[in-house]
Amino acid sequence: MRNYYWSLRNLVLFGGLALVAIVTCREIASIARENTKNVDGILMTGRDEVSELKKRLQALEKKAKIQHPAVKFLPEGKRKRILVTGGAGFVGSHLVDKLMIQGHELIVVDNFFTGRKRNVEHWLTHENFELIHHDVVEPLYIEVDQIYHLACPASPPHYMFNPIKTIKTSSIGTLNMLGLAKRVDARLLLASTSEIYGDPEEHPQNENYWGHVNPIGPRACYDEGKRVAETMCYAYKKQEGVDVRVARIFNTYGPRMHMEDGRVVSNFILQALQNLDITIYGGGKQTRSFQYVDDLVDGLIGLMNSEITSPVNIGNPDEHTIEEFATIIKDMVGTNSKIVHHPATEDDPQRRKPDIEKAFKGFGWKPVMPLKEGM
Ligand SMILES: O=C(O)[C@H]1O[C@H](OP(=O)(O)OP(=O)(O)OC[C@H]2O[C@@H](n3ccc(=O)[nH]c3=O)[C@H](O)[C@@H]2O)[C@H](O)[C@@H](O)[C@@H]1O
Repeated sequence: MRNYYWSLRNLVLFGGLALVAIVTCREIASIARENTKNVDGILMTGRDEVSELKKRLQALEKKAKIQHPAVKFLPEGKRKRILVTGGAGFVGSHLVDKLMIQGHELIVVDNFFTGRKRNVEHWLTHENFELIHHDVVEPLYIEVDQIYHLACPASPPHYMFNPIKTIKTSSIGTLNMLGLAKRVDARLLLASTSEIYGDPEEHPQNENYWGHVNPIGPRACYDEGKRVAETMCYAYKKQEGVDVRVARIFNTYGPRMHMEDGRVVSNFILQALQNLDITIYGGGKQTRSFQYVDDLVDGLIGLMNSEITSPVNIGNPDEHTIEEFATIIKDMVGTNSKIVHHPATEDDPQRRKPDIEKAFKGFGWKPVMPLKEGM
């Protein structure tokens, strides 16, 4: 009897345990099923979100993708490594555009005093392009085949702003670039200026004219700076055999001129657009000959690749008085601006017109953009 009770008790105990085990297992299985469902759900949502993010990223990438202008492919032997100092400036950036499109590798050096990163931003991610924030008054150690040495403020208010710095840029800067040209056996083109003729007593100005410069006047930091830069080019050529080219650049205008450039073209256009007085400094009978920047760039590249080692004028001989020029701009803009006269600036050259026969005979260059079209 006692055994019978034991067996019954054990049976009830084991049965109960089995029942608890079955219920627990079913519970566990149901929780697991529920969890799997949840994990699947989370995974699905996650996947949707990731693919949504991917789509948005692709759309942003598409939007942000910088479209470089098309560049020509040049084989290794023809592709040059070219340094342009002042390459983020007004003239420099147009030169960079042209050389990049031709298929060369460009290194731009600029201290951004008057240059702007935005002038070359369309090249920043291009494999043939490199931008270096550097001041040419410090030496530079790179490997290049050609150097276009343009670095120097060119607008009178800019170069007079810090005359000592202007002198250092033209003298020490040019010395450094000639040193680099000598070390790596590169050809160097100096961007010189019509200002080396000063207030000329010969007209038009031919390259053989020695000029008429006030060595202690307010413009001297630029005029004499560029004159000594030319002198250094020929000293390096004679003593060290450096291959030099010297371009004497006359008045130039075009896109990317700084709004506060201070030169006559941008001043008059801005004044006319805002119906402000058009300010002629002095009597307005002084003359200038204006060339479009694309013409200048063609001239610089033509000279660099020519065999002419002596200085060459690059300018447009289409000469106008400043008064005529004010009227041309006033009429083109159709403004109500009045033409007013301010005192003349000191040592302002009274006549300027390039003789460009040498460039034409030497490498077939002449400007093609008429003034009204360029404006
Ligand atoms: O445009 C250039 O490429 C040249 O400009 C300047 O030479 P500059 O001829 O004195 O340039 P501007 O300041 O544009 O002056 C031209 C004439 O316009 C006059 N001007 C200028 C500005 C103005 O608001 N009103 C005005 O009558 C000046 O007095 C000057 O007679 C630079 O010094 C040169 O290196 C450079 O090559």
